[in-house]
Amino acid sequence: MGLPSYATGGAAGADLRANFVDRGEIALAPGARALVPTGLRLAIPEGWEVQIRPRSGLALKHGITLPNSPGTIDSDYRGPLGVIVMNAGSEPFVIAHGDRIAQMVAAPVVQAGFDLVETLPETARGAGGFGSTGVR
Ligand SMILES: O=c1ccn([C@H]2C[C@H](O)[C@@H](COP(=O)(O)OP(=O)(O)OP(=O)(O)O)O2)c(=O)[nH]1
Repeated sequence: MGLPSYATGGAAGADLRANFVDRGEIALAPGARALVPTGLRLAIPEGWEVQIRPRSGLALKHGITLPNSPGTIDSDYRGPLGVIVMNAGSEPFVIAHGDRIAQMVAAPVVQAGFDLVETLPETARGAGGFGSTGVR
């Protein structure tokens, strides 16, 4: 198999394919994780990042998720992209060379500085979080 192809046109995300032609398959037992190579390296312009996200079909049908989602690819990173996959399903899942396992999107990054202070301006929400507004 040659170079993988990527989604273009109207798609927000470009699909990432497993790329390990010499390694056979990656078998993921339920609950197991693996780093899946893509063979891709990127030169991302400063002020941008690339995010690696799960594919919803794999998540729904097989429980395949990315435990670090969204994976962050820093603009100064020049190594090969890897996808950390996890089998949150109840059946073993096999990844073969060329399979579309994730997707990536580019996003602008606001480079903010953080100041350490003793007090914060008040808001109506305050410290309420983690479901404080209920479900219904
Ligand atoms: O899903 C991912 C996440 C990260 N990376 C690569 C690109 C990224 O720029 C680098 C570092 O990622 P991150 O900052 O999330 O990892 P860390 O654990 O904080 O490591 P480091 O100390 O190298 O920053 O690893 C991937 O290939 N795939």
